Amino acid sequence: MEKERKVEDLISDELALWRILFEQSRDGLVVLEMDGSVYRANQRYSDMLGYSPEETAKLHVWDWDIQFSKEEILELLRVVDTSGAHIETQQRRKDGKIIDVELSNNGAFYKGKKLIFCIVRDVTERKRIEEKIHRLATTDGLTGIVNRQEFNRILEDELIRSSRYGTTLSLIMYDLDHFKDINDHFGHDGGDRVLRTVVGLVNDSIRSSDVQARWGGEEFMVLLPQSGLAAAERVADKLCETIAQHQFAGIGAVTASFGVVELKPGENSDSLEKRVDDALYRAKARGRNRVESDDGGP
Ligand SMILES: Nc1nc2c(ncn2[C@@H]2O[C@H](COP(=O)(O)OP(=O)(O)OP(=O)(O)O)[C@@H](O)[C@H]2O)c(=O)[nH]1
Repeated sequence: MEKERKVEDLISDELALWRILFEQSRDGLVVLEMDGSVYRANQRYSDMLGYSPEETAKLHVWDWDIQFSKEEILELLRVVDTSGAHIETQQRRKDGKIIDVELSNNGAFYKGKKLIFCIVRDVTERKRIEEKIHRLATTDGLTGIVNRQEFNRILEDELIRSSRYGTTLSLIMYDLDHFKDINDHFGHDGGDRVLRTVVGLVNDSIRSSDVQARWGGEEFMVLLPQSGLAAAERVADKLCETIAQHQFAGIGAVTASFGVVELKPGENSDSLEKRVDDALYRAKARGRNRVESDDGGP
């Protein structure tokens, strides 16, 4: 009798321990049936989804998961085994809000049937911060376009693509004319307004596959994937004209000078950037408000 009592105490202690672990976990814990219904969920999981525990108990995975179809979810449940699976997905809360989650799933046999044990971590806030850091690291704060570092990364990717598929690309570099005078006459804020407006005018004139970047100060690059020199010259001519014809509020007319080059076979980014810079320098030397190109010849 005494021995039986001890065993019962031990079992009830053990149960209490697991209950604490289940209910007080900072992660959502949900146990699923193979048909996608909820076998058990802890309070934290219900809170994450914004349902009451009673409501959560009546849900199926496809009521909250927005990344996978019902068929895909049933297949995922089928293939999860004891070695586990980690996935990132998104879930819809009762109030419609979408949250990012990391899932750690394990299949195990319990009372003669397979159940899926899931640990669910809400990573929405972490993702938001990561995206903000990425945005700050890759874009120019004044104009919102990509910065020099990110542009160089994109250019390297495009050079690889060009050599792999045998396609060409062109580069336009432009620089506002006598920008120092604009700052001197209209203040730094006036200059900043001009920079933002010019970037907007250029963005409105190029394709969504083209990439405009702030190279530094009042210098900008435009990358035109899969475009040859003739097409890039036409774009630069149009941009030159568009800027020159625009009336900048409270400032008047502003012009820019342009350099244009097309990639030579086997050329690297340093050489391409040097050639476009030289072409821009020629446009400045030959009177500004004009386009000069380098056809890649000797
Ligand atoms: N408002 C503003 N001015 C900037 C910014 N970055 C650089 N500048 C200014 O841009 C001006 C560039 O002057 P310069 O390099 O002499 O060139 P420029 O006056 O445009 O003359 P050219 O290029 O030869 O036509 C400097 O006065 C810089 O202070 C910026 O973010 N905002």
